[in-house]
Amino acid sequence: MAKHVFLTGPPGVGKTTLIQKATRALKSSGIPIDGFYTEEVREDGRRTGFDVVTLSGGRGTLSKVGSDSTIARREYRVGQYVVDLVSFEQLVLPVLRNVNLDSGTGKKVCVIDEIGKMELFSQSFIQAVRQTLVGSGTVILGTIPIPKGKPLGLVEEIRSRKDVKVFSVTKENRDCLLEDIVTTVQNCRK
Ligand SMILES: Nc1ncnc2c1ncn2[C@@H]1O[C@H](COP(=O)(O)OP(=O)(O)OP(=O)(O)O)[C@@H](O)[C@H]1O
Repeated sequence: MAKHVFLTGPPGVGKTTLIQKATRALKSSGIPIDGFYTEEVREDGRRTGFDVVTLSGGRGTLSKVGSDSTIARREYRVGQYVVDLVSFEQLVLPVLRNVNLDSGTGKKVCVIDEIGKMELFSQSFIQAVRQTLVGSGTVILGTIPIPKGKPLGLVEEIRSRKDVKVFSVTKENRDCLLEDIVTTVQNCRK
């Protein structure tokens, strides 16, 4: 029996869009849901970084292109992007902490979009996700990248868990998966 649901698939295939649709459907059926999405930031048509956006409307930087002097830890780099761990953790860790608090309303759903290279620089994030995975009060609805290059520890762990249902999103199936995803999340709460 699945306890958590993850979507995987190539970049740009529509994982975030599907998670947003599922979030709306789950919310409208009264299910408590929180978490965050990762969103591209574009300036003059060019991608300049990624923001994290919480379901409750908070926004912070995940990464920015180049060598922004306001980002102290230069070593956290993925390609041309420098990860702002301070900003990421400030926004995301309280959300994960809060979602794991028992509010007596039954299992909550926590959107974690995504668990990728950039996010995995944060040991506190890894710890918080692990805690949520093994805990019994929260269902994760998350995204993980398809395996490529060096294995990403936590992502491999998630894939190998027996209590995780992974949906592989493709251009061909992305318009047919919503109902199945929503039903699986609802069943995870039982
Ligand atoms: N079902 C769909 N039909 C048409 N366009 C779609 C569909 N789903 C997503 N898109 C478009 O594809 C683009 C990428 O979508 P989205 O951000 O959801 O993908 P993603 O898999 O989350 O990407 P990334 O891996 O970069 O986070 C967006 O412009 C979105 O509007």
